[in-house]
Amino acid sequence: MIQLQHLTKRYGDALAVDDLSFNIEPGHVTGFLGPNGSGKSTTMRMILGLDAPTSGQALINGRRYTSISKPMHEVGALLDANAVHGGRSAYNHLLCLARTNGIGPARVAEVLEQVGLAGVARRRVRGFSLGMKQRLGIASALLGDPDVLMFDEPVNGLDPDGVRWIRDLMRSLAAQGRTILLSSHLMSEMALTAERIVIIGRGRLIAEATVTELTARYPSLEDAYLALTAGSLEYGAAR
Ligand SMILES: Nc1ncnc2c1ncn2[C@@H]1O[C@H](COP(=O)(O)OP(=O)(O)OP(=O)(O)O)[C@@H](O)[C@H]1O
Repeated sequence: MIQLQHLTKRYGDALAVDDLSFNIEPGHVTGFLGPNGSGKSTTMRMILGLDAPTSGQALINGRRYTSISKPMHEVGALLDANAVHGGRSAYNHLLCLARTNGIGPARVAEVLEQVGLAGVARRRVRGFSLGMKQRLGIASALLGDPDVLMFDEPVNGLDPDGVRWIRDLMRSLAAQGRTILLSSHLMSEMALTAERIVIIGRGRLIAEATVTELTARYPSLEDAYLALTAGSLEYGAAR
């Protein structure tokens, strides 16, 4: 489970995350939605200890990320598929990560197989397409077989087969009782993948509901999202 308790992040005068409190429960895919700049990535970075909260806290299974000794066994995340060393092979990239958490090469081979990159495991990441890098990022999140998984825009750059694969993967990981937090701007895909939705705007909680509840009140998840975030858009093109 992920618990946010009055989580707040200020950058200078700007409040990127403003007093967020909610729980992400195991056994579901929870979609994390919000307009550009609403604070989703900042929230995920704070959950992962990559950014320190200004106040409040984020807990993973009751503990702060920084107090977990082998974090890859508790939480896995894909935040930025391009954040990889291009000169390394996919296999070596994963092996380096695995070693930091006492994970052996057999598990590296297993996750490469799981994400469909076994055939290119010895190729340098620099030559990978965005979709291949997304798959590699997902492999690194899965390495420690964690209960809690977070994915920031994982379907970017994936072909239709990859999009379907991600959807099935997310749902099967949740069905195994894991906690899955998934951010995406693709509403139709989110409606097919997630059961629960958290919407934020300007760093604040706007709505927490199931997809079923939202689509009962609005014609579609996209309509629900657009109506609920209408007052929270920071960057909207003129129409
Ligand atoms: N390191 C930083 N320094 C200053 N401001 C930052 C920093 N990181 C994020 N911000 C600001 O915090 C706000 C929230 O950004 P964040 O990237 O978390 O939003 P997001 O919801 O993930 O957006 P997107 O959907 O565009 O990816 C933005 O206004 C952004 O400019």
